Amino acid sequence: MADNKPHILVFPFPAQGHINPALDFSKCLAANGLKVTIILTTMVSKSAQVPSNISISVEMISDGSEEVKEQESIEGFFKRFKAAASQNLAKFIQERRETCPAKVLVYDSTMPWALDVAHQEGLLGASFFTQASGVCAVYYHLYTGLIKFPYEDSEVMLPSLTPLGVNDLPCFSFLPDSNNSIVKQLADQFLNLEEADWIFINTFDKLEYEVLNWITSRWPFKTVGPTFSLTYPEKELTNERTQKINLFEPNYEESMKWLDSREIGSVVYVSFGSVASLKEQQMEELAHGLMMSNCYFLWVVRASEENKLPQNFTSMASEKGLVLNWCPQTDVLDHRAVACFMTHCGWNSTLEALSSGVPLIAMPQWVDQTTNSKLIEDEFNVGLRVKADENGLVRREEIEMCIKQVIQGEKGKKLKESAGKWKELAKEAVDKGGSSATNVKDFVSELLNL
Ligand SMILES: O=c1ccn([C@@H]2O[C@H](COP(=O)(O)OP(=O)(O)O[C@H]3O[C@H](CO)[C@@H](O)[C@H](O)[C@H]3O)[C@@H](O)[C@H]2O)c(=O)[nH]1
Repeated sequence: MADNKPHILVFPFPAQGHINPALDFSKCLAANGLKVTIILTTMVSKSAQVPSNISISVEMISDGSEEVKEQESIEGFFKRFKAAASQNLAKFIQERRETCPAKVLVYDSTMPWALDVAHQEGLLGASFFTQASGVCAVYYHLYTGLIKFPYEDSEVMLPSLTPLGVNDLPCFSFLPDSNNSIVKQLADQFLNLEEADWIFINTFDKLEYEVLNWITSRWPFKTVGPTFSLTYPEKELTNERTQKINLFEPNYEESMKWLDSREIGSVVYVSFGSVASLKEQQMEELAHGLMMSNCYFLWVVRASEENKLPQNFTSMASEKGLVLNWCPQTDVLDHRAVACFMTHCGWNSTLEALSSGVPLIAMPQWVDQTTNSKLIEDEFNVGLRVKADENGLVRREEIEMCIKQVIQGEKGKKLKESAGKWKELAKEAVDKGGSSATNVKDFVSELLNL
């Protein structure tokens, strides 16, 4: 009967923070009776480790990266990526028209041109947003020109959002000018959104209640998050939940063994996700701050960042800390030894921490992370944001103080309580009858009846 299942193509932007929620959403769709194919592009073909035993297919199309011989500008990258990937996406759909036709393309909202390809090829299109609704609302105001980058006011009041200071708005300060292609790329998520047949977002209703009300009064956004904990209806698929398409090799054994030997609530987990790159001096301050806190720590430092660690740090810190290149983050956050998460505030990391009831120390780096850190501190009340000095450096004393406050202080107890509340509400959203679970179910029913 498998051949009769409606076939859905899922096309994430090829980066870990976009692939993870797209894969989780895909697994849930497959578990609900759809045939799902994820399409990756060749820029991740060397690093992507695709599990063999999952119920979805994973295919690769060219994004032209094989032809790139010289360093590209960001603008050049987006241009080349769009030109090659849109052409090859169309070809991919055409080639399967006879044997395995697809009905819908779920595409990452940062690639609005994929909707045009879907419609041209006779498919329906669903935009999939991987960032917070609050951040999407800010991007919309950048799109309409209500706010401009570089930001002109010290504080902005936007509909349904708490007042945002310059440091709370999405950060592009590493960019040379206001016409930068990353700002444009993010604002352009709204370019043809009106034409999308569905719009999904990886958040949940109670977490961002007001801004979701505002957004849904304009577009039919459906919450489907936290995607990684979406409930599967079929028991035999529960093993699949932990399967990921990793672009980095996680060290499962070592991280779990090390955490197992630590006491309950004694470890700071530190990670800055798959893209952020700290300056060497910042790495040094962080290394010292962790040591000064005297707490145990598990610090993920990607292989490409390792050379910024102070000399001999790993061996010097071995009594207190474990430094790994990548870990199974959701398992780590669920471990009883983990007391708090020092994070760059990527949206997946934020949702994963909330779902595990773990308080946060927010150390945002760029794009949405600054706004997420504002939400974490002032809206969700689950964390503290570190303060940087006048040179933008977060000093070791500040890091030490924040860790101590969250792990030992009264403030920490309140944050933990609040995180526990979000854990319950996140679970409620994805459990049977919950808002996110219902939105997924309704989507599947629509497709089964097409
Ligand atoms: O050792 C690690 C570290 C991370 N992760 C996973 O990697 C993902 C990281 O995602 P995220 O926290 O969102 O960070 P980025 O990788 O930085 O994600 C990019 O994409 C996100 C979604 O659009 C944005 O919110 C971020 O700012 C952007 O940098 C999460 O699912 C983590 O569980 C691991 O499995 N092991």
